[in-house]
Amino acid sequence: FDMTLTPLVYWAQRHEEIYLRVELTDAQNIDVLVHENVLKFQALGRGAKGQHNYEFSLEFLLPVKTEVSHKSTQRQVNITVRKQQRGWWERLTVLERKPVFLVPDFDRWLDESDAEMEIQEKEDKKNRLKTVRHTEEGFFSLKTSFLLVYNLVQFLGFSWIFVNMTVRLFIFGQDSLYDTFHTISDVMFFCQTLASVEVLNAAFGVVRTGVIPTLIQVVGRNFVLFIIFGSLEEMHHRPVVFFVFYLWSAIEIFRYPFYILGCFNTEWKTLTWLRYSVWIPLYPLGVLAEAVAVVQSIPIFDQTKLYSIPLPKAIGTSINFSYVLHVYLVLMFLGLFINFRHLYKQRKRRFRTKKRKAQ
Ligand SMILES: CCCCCCCCCCCCC[C@@H](O)CC(=O)SCCNC(=O)CCNC(=O)[C@H](O)C(C)(C)COP(=O)(O)OP(=O)(O)OC[C@H]1O[C@@H](n2cnc3c(N)ncnc32)[C@H](O)[C@@H]1OP(=O)(O)O
Repeated sequence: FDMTLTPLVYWAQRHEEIYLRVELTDAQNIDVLVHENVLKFQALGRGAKGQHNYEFSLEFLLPVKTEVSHKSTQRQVNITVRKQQRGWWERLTVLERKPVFLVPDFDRWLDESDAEMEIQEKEDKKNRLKTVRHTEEGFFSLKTSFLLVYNLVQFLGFSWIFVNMTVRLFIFGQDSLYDTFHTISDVMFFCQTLASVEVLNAAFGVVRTGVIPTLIQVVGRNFVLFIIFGSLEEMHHRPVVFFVFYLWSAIEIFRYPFYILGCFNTEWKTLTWLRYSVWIPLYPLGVLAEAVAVVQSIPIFDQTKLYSIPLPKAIGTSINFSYVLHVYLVLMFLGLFINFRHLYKQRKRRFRTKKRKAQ
């Protein structure tokens, strides 16, 4: 026969809610209803008297909302009832005498002032989270604006260089190879000096890239630009300047617009492909052109003794800068190897993620 029993019910309150915990294991067919401030509960489960139908009802001290939420776990049924008006109740039920099956839930029990403190803490936590979010948003928009301006300036600079050199090549033919330095160097000095920012960006984590590849790139180019071309007038009219500048700018007219789109979280597939593919022929050619410039400059440094370190008279000679250049030539190919590997990894990472996203 089917006997209905009363389960053990634990309770606790907050200013806005009542929590009831019904001690029933594996409860099924749970029915919880609130009507005119009376909660009626019914379920089949394992309680103090074994597997049975259990039920109880409670008439609350003050008005409550009719929507009631409950959640059953393997060990109990948790019920939350919302008070009609925010406040602290002196007891749970209308009847002064507490029902025997109802006991305080000391796991959740708080007195009024502790409950106030709990609200305050929740409020503080919410405010702290809001402040952190605002600070982060501010930082990110500042970072994006900075990168946007930087990439835009570099894109304009290198585009000007590339277009100017191409137009001059078409108009003046071979002759244009001999005066590249005079027509282009100011803008190239500006762009390459500004490119030092990229080392700082990598070092301070502004962009997700390694410091060493960026340092090799920036130091490598600036060495050729400032030391080899900048300080030797004899190099200014050599065609090698054209090849070095043309190869440098040919990659940057794809790289910087790719970063600009990245600032808007967008991409254009063709541009992404060009950014991660054009370096494959350009990088070795660029290093080769730079190496030719260094080799051409060696006899000039030897002749002019520029940057040579004089030794004491007893030894009677000086250390020529060309020794440094010989070491630099070796470093160049080491740098080429490191950066080629880095760019290959970046390419693989980019296309692998893209493929995965597309699946
Ligand atoms: C220790 C010093 C020793 C010095 C020894 C000297 C040795 C000399 C060696 C000489 C070798 C240099 C030769 C060179 O000058 C020749 C040429 O340049 S020839 C022309 C061809 N060149 C190229 O193709 C290279 C172009 N340069 C580059 O690609 C970069 O400078 C490089 C550092 C090499 C690689 O770039 P990076 O690591 O940044 O790769 P990613 O573009 O994939 O970027 C990674 C993520 O960061 C985001 N990012 C990077 N920069 C920006 C930015 N400015 N704005 C916004 N976002 C940026 C990018 O979007 C990627 O993000 P995500 O992963 O989320 O997509």
